[in-house]
Amino acid sequence: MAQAILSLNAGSSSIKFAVFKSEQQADPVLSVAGKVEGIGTAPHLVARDSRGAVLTERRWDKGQALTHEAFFGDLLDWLDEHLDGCDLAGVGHRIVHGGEAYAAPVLVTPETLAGMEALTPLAPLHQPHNLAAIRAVADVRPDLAQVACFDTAFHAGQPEVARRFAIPHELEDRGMRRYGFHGLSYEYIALHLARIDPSLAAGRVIAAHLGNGASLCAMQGGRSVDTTMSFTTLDGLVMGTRSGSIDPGLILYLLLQEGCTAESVQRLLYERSGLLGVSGVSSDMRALLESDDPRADEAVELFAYRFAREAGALTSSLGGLDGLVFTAGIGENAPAVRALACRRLTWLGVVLDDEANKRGAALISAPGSAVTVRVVPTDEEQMIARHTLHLLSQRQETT
Ligand SMILES: Nc1ncnc2c1ncn2[C@@H]1O[C@H](COP(=O)(O)OP(=O)(O)O)[C@@H](O)[C@H]1O
Ligand SMILES: CC(=O)OP(=O)(O)O
Ligand SMILES: [Mg+2]
Repeated sequence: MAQAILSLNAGSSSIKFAVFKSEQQADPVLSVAGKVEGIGTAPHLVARDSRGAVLTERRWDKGQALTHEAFFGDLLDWLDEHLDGCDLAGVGHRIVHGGEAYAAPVLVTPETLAGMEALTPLAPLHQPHNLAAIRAVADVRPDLAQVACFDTAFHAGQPEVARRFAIPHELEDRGMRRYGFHGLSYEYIALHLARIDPSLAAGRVIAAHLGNGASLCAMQGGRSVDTTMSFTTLDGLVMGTRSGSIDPGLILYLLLQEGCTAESVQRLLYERSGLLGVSGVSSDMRALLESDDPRADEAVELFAYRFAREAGALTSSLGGLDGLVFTAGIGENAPAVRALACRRLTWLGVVLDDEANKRGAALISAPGSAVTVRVVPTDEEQMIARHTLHLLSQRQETT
């Protein structure tokens, strides 16, 4: 009988889910995909079948609480009716931080859950929601196998020099090092690129995951060699509400001279900075592109400037650049931002085909461009399903 896997990508205000079916050893095939947005405000759920047709849609009234527990209970009941007799073999989760302990997916047990819990301070916007999803599923279906897939894992093989901060060794021995995130997305991009453009995949590529969180990953032959996020999801690019790289001296100044509390600095850097902080308008790129407020333009310019600056740094880590791949909400859907970002990389030989870029084609560089530029829609849920199936099948073999 075909097996089904539920992939969960639980964020602060949204939960993405997808069900994949798998026949023996074959790649998992999407069966249902959905998203709940506005948890905590006015929740809205849409689920579609593999062809994009709406299967169910539901809105909750403003103020009508939708807890993770209630949502997952309802979701699993609803899925039972939509699995066409398939057996739900397990649930796979995107867990943002795996720290030093988890460089590969693991089965959720009380011990591994406690290990993930300990990493919450390093990903305060994500880890609590990721773990709430695990607990909610365990409450309603305690016998269902759950697998944790880590955003940090893809970067675990980076050269040592890319993983170090210039701080004393004893701090590094306590786990204070560069980890990197968006790894499930980058792993998907690397595998997809190997299928559609193997010679490019074998070369030096920067993948740009530009969503609400944003980062770049330098890949050589499909492996991560450097990335812009590091110990936490704050480092690197300008993001929706996160600052990206800033001088650590600024944090000391806020704490020591301005009398700010550590908690208020944490809120400032994670929730009140980035596109939202600079524009004063929104954290949402679409809203900024539509706005005629000059500060919205300033935020978009800064986003593109810092993109190019970090891309220059990663080009140095790679010793040159053959390809650039855009992905995630902004990377896949905002040609104006791709154009601004690429214009700043003209010195590297990046030349866009403007018409292909506007159209959102898969290949958007001009024929003479020294760097091949592509747009690849990411699929973190597919990657979660593959890892989950793999781990569960290994487990079956050993029992
Ligand atoms: N058509 C579009 N034009 C510009 N920006 C877009 C468009 N569609 C989505 N985005 C932007 O993508 C970002 C969200 O990306 P997404 O990858 O969905 O985020 P996350 O998964 O991290 O919540 C938002 O800034 C949103 O405005
Ligand atoms: C790691 C991270 O920043 O994730 P997201 O883009 O989903 O916020
Ligand atoms: Mg995301």
